[in-house]
Amino acid sequence: MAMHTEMLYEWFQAQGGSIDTSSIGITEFPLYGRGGVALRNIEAGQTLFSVPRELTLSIRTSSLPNQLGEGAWKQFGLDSGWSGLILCLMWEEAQGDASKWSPYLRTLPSTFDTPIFWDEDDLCGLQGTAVLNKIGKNEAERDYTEKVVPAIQSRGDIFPADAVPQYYSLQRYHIMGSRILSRSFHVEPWSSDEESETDGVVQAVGDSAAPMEIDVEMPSAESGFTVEPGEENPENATEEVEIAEDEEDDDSENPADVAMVPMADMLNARFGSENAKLFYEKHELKMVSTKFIKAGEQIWNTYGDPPNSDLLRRYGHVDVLPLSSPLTGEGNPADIVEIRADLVVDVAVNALKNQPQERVDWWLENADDDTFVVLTDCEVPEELVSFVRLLLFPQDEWEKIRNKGKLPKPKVDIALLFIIADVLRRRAQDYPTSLEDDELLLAPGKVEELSLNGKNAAIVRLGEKRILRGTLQQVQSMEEKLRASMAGSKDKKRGRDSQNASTSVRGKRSKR
Ligand SMILES: C[S@@+](CC[C@H](N)C(=O)[O-])C[C@H]1O[C@@H](n2cnc3c(N)ncnc32)[C@H](O)[C@@H]1O
Repeated sequence: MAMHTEMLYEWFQAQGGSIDTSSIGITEFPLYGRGGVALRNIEAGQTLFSVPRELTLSIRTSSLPNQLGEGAWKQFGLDSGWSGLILCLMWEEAQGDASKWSPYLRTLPSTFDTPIFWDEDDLCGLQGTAVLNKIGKNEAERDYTEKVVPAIQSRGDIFPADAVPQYYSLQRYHIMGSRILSRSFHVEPWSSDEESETDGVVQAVGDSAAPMEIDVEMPSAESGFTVEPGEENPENATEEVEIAEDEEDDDSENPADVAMVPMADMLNARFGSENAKLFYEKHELKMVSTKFIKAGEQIWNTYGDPPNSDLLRRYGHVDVLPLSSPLTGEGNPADIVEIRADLVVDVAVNALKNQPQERVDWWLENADDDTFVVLTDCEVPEELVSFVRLLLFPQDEWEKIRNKGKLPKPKVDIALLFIIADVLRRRAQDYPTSLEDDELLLAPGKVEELSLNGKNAAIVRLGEKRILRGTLQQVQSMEEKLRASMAGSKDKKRGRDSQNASTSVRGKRSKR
């Protein structure tokens, strides 16, 4: 491992990469694998290393797409999704030392803790979580069979038959896919045309189609490296590079923007810990410290602080930190629970005097999503309240809403809270174990008996269940308050009115 890292350094610098070896080292961290370490105090705004654009590995820089030809590339469907980039990685690896990226490829892992490699027993532990339906193993295997295999078979000159078992097997396909999933970045091409039309605010090309927002948060520049919106010299203008979202999250992502970035992918990330970030310029990408980093501390990139379900699925690890109110204990503050609209309909159906299908169809057309997302603040999502109201409305109210084309306001009443509490209880039954079971499994003295997969699955489940419990508690306290306001009313009229009492749900729109 150490030898590979040393060779990586040599290769990186020989290829025009530059690294401040007095500031950053690569070392092995017991819980995180290899990672960057500060070798001395580092001020915010310092460039730790720079990667020439031509050293990134993508379908823009690999010569395979040209060799296969643009027509064939499209004909085999390699221009959509990740199959094209995966084939490039396989092909570059098959070239051995003739590939420019050979020393880099040798540093990449070939085993992963991600659920795509889990056996059935381990996968059962993920039942009910936001992981299971998103693993995408079948879709990947379909791409391999329908796109990659025909491309390989069409050109024995580029993909010699005797190299197929070693370099182009389904297993290698999964390994390359996992390398991309856990290590790639979203890197857009530089366009000087666009920046000149933006009032001096530097914008990434195709910004609107980017899978994640590119903000203009920049490191404070205490040591010479200035990155500011309104940069005057486009040669020095800089944009932030996002670690790639997976393909299914955004169909509009251009697969050519997904790139492996040597050296940058050596940095680990942990919720809320980011102290360095990748920015891009015309000719190179720069890893820049975004905070003061003390000598000896780990240099953390950011993976966008996803929930543990996504961390496990994409990277094979989970984050466990102290949680804040209303939750207690430890977990990932970015955790979420997903509640499908069809579960809500199932639960609400007994209370309905109407056939919900027409309203459900209208909702799906007019609202964002068929899934409601609850965060660790345990607030009932406004969209969930709005959806249940829509289902419960008497016919005339429903017709009004439909004619106006506006979603119902997120106001709660006792009947609605009753349904939401039931939804939360039903959702908790989707898991193979109870919250108490998982707390016991993860208790000191017991947790050591779990396999790594078993432990990670239990952490994901427990994080989601704590949110469900916290949200149920919030719903119950809202219900108590509403009942108290009803009981407290003295005159009969006020009592009658409060039967219909309603209150607005506070909080933000939930974000996926
Ligand atoms: C971009 S790579 C970082 C370099 C990696 N540690 C290595 O040895 O090559 C991402 C991988 O690092 C590990 N990793 C990153 N952040 C971690 C964390 N907070 N906890 C545990 N493992 C982490 C995971 O295995 C993840 O798939």
